[in-house]
Amino acid sequence: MNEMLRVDQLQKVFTMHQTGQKRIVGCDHISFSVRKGEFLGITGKSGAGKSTILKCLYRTYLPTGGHIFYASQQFGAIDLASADERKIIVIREKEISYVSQFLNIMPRVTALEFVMESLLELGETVSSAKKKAEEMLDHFIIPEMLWDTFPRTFSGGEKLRLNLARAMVRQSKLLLLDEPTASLDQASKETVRERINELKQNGTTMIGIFHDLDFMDSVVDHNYKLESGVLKEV
Ligand SMILES: Nc1ncnc2c1ncn2[C@@H]1O[C@H](COP(=O)(O)OP(=O)(O)OP(=O)(O)O)[C@@H](O)[C@H]1O
Repeated sequence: MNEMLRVDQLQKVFTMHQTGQKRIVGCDHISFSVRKGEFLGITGKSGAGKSTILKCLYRTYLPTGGHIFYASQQFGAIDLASADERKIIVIREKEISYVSQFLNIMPRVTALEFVMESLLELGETVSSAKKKAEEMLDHFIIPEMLWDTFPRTFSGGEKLRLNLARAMVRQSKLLLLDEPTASLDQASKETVRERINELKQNGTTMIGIFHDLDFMDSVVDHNYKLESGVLKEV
């Protein structure tokens, strides 16, 4: 079967302590599975809970219910919903990458260093990491004059492309993409599509959230829609 990930009755409820313990349901009763090398796309209205699902998989959010069974290379079968934080940190360093729409800016880290870090974490040499990072920045059309500058001042599209370069420069086991084409022009979208196809050919499993349905249809194997809290294959 070669199952990479199986999500079973995932739930995330936010408790708002400032407003009398008010509860907001991010997602509930979410179940699906993905096989190795497959790309699963998720669409749905704004606020439906798509990013919450992805953040639970990456454990930015700690789920309040359910299981996320993941076939880890380091640890074997593991439930990401309850795994201890140290294992999650290792899995993030070595196996699972996440592209958000927003750049997590590190002070005094240049664009080139930001992408190189992703490879250095995997144990690559500095010279090999530098070469691959430069190729990836070039692939995502980030002008060379920006490579040694700090990304704080980058445009929205440049920040997203830099995030993509950092996550896609490595061959992750699982790649999570939160609207990877938002704010990108057609030429940049093409570079994302090319890299997705390369990663897929080499066995990376992917889960992506999309508002751009044409783009999604061109890259995914399965298309799920999150509607009224229910996730269904289309
Ligand atoms: N950290 C949080 N604290 C409280 N509520 C949250 C938090 N994160 C998300 N929510 C709520 O959970 C619900 C789902 O949000 P989520 O961001 O997952 O939606 P989405 O489908 O990704 O939307 P969009 O397409 O606009 O990005 C929303 O009602 C949102 O307000």
